[in-house]
Amino acid sequence: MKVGLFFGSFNPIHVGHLIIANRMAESQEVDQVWFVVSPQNPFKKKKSLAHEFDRLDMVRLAISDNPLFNVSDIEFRMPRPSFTVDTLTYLSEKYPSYDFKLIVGEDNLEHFPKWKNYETVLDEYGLLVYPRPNSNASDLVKHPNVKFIEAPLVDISATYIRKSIAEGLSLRYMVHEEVINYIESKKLYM
Ligand SMILES: Nc1ncnc2c1ncn2[C@@H]1O[C@H](COP(=O)(O)OP(=O)(O)OP(=O)(O)O)[C@@H](O)[C@H]1O
Ligand SMILES: O=C(O)c1ccc[n+]([C@@H]2O[C@H](COP(=O)([O-])O)[C@@H](O)[C@H]2O)c1
Repeated sequence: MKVGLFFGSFNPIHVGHLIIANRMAESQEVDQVWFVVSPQNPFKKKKSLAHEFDRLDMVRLAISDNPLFNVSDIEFRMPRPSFTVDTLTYLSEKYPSYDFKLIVGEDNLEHFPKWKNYETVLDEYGLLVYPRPNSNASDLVKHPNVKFIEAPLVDISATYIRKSIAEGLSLRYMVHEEVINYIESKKLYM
């Protein structure tokens, strides 16, 4: 089985993530998409990061009606910060018959050569890249294991969602309704 691993902080999960995952799942590249919630991105500050269990619960709520989507909390039980290559190694050993690929937004390409053992990630797994507005050019676009997926640009980020909450704006249509209810009931990002 071909599995697209969608790593992210998902702080919180938004419609951009869901559109990307859906495009990937209906492409010939993968049979399923697994959302891997990262407790701590090595490059990001912890400021305004919701608790990992809340981020995991929100992903669960947002994807529950899609049989091609799955969620993983594997990085909760691994050393911090969350280095993707280590998780890939663990998952490949646990599921030897699965073919894993990484799903990333185009913005991640620019800094990808700074990731731990990025060449291993590229050579052994490969990247499926979803176009993202305002991404900077990267030489990696020419790499044979980097494949761009034809898809619409979605100009929504978790940063924008958090900013909207702080400004008292509605999240309607940008975030799954059950996730909106979760954020409100737990008073996240306020
Ligand atoms: N609108 C989008 N278009 C393309 N890729 C996206 C989009 N939103 C998120 N991604 C990708 O999804 C993955 C997880 O992203 P993440 O959870 O950090 O969301 P984010 O919206 O970028 O968050 P933040 O604004 O807090 O940095 C990354 O690979 C990121 O590039
Ligand atoms: O492995 C690395 O060196 C590495 C460096 C930066 C980011 N990552 C991972 O990339 C994923 C995307 O991060 P984020 O916070 O933009 O959603 C997340 O799972 C991070 O742990 C991984």
